[in-house]
Amino acid sequence: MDNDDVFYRELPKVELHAHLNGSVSFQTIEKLISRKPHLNIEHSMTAIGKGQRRTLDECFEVFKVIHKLVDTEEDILMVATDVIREFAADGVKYLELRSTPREEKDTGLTKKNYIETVIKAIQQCKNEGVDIDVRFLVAIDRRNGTEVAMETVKLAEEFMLSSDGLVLGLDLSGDPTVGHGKYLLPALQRAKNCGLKLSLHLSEVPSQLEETDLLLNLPPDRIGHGTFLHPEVGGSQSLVDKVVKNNIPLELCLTSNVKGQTVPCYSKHHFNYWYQLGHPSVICTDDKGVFCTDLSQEYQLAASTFGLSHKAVWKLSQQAIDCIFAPDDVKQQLKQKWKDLHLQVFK
Ligand SMILES: CC(C)=CCNc1ncnc2c1ncn2[C@@H]1O[C@H](COP(=O)(O)O)[C@@H](O)[C@H]1O
Ligand SMILES: [Zn+2]
Repeated sequence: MDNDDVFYRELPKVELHAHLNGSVSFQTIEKLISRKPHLNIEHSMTAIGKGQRRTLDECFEVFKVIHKLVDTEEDILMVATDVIREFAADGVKYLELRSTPREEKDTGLTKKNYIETVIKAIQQCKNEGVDIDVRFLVAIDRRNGTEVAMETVKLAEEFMLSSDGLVLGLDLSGDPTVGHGKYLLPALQRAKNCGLKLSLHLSEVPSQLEETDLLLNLPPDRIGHGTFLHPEVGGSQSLVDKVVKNNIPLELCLTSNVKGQTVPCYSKHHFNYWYQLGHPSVICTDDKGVFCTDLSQEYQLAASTFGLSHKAVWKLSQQAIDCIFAPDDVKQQLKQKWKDLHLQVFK
């Protein structure tokens, strides 16, 4: 590692947009494959390597393969503890992990077990003293429609009340070309009313203007991607105005968007648009396993592409603290941590 690599690794970081099953590392995939050799899955089917690009459809096929490998409580526990330890090793001090609770008839896995197991993994890492504060967002896969969305919200509500602050909110994700947000509005509204925080994938593809406009009225607490919000890429000034007026932070995932081809290259990433506006934008990984990246690398890419100094990068990671869903006392603790680490990082 050269000095620059060391800076990014040591930089304390906040990760707010990480899908559990998209974050599974090469090493963990190998362990899963050896548990299930009969599936004949090769590692090339679960990750998109350096320089490779895929269509969105192909990317979503990858998740199906990973879901086959991760279908028992035991798998989820291993995957979640590994992912948490890896983020910690990468210098992430606060992580909001998101995942879609799945029922697997063959193994007896229920959605409730699924969430319980992720919580168990978080607690296990805490007990081991892993230096990271982890929270959980329950995800709705948009393809599953109204009823499943409502059922998911009710589950998330239960866990919000019983998980000692570990379950904080809800994510809306899944293939953006499938389904329409209008059918999910009642569930999202209910979630909001009961105090669950909302992070919604919005405008990930160009055809979602109407849906985005509708869902922005909630308003969500954070936006995932927002790739096609601004007028220069076919969005509109009124969408931008809504985001700015409500001060809704964006979660931006450079490599994910480039490899998924919703953004043509790093230098055309919408990070620049929002950064120039001074709008709260948080660099995230999305799916560090699938896209073969980590958060240090994403910060480094943003900095080298858009000419950010180390000081500016520090400010960016520090400002992410204000965008977390955990309460104010956690924000204060993190800000203290950043202060304590400043000297070490800028030695
Ligand atoms: C295809 C592509 C470029 C991916 C990046 N953009 C994404 N957009 C929408 N939903 C996503 C994305 N990445 C992961 N997800 C969601 O996260 C799931 C995998 O994590 P999990 O099983 O929820 O733990 C996927 O099935 C999908 O529902
Ligand atoms: Zn995502």
